[in-house]
Amino acid sequence: MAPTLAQPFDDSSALVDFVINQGNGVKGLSEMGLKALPKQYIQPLEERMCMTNVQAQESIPIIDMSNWHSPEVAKSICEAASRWAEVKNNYSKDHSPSNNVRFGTSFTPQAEKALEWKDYLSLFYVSKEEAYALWPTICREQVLDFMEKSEVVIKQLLQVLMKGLHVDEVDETKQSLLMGSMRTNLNYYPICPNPELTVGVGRHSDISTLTILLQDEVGGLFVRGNDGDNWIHIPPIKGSLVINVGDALQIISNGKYRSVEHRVVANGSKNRISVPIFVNPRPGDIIGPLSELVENGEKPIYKQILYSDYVKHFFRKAHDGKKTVEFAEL
Ligand SMILES: O=C(O)CCC(=O)C(=O)O
Ligand SMILES: [Fe+2]
Repeated sequence: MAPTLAQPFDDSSALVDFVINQGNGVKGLSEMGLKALPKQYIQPLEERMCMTNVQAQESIPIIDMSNWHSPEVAKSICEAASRWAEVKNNYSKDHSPSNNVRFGTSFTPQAEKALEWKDYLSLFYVSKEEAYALWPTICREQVLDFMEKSEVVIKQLLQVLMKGLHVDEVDETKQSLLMGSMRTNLNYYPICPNPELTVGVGRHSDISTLTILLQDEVGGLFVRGNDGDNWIHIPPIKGSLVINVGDALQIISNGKYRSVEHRVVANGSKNRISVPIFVNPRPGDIIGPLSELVENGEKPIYKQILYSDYVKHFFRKAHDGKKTVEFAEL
């Protein structure tokens, strides 16, 4: 039987008001010491993680990128990620002075049947100048440092991936298309009562070209295995980053590279922090299969679309696995 409704929020609008409007997030709920998960977070059975579908033997490739020295960056970014909570109320949807900085909770609460157990601060980046003008000082330096250090890896990865498509030169236009803007999220998953009834993040693929993700030592991220039915845990490895292919790269590569479906479970005993950098085209870019591929006689399977339209489509609906990319199909 589902647990009974947590007492302070038997009225749904009171919960929405506390978590979303007042900006307390799930952190606020968690710190109240609730004994049971509020019903708004109870996910339908098919969206909860079923441990019988976890492939214990399977793991993802681990690549040694020896010249990336990260332990200190990792430590300071995780610390910054835990401190942003102090300033979050200034950056909720109604209060944020700029669209570049947004505090939020769940994913798209207005479109979701069940909420997700996650708070985040999201920082949009096109230039250092803009970041200095708009980002909160409490985590600005650490996030910029993390992004700057990651940029080396991002450029290398994109270069190799383009070579794999027989695109040998990544000129400025191409580089801007692949990594012209970035978004760094500071994700916080507080301790959850009844974690098995909800999710940290529901099944989705990212809409980036690549996502570079730093996670703390708690764990809980799963990716869908190649057989389609099973989920593989991505164990935290000290000094490592998780790299995901996102939908934009799937579209640009005309389906050669495939975005990875992933999800995060909630945790009943530990708070978790993760820091993804979503490497994106710019909102005003038109994305579609690269002209080099089409000129080689390949049939395009995706249309040319405005990246900001793709982003809007993603955020208009609840998480729904790999469905988002169908929006770009021809
Ligand atoms: O927390 C994680 O490990 C992943 C988060 C995620 O998938 C996202 O923010 O898109
Ligand atoms: Fe993601």
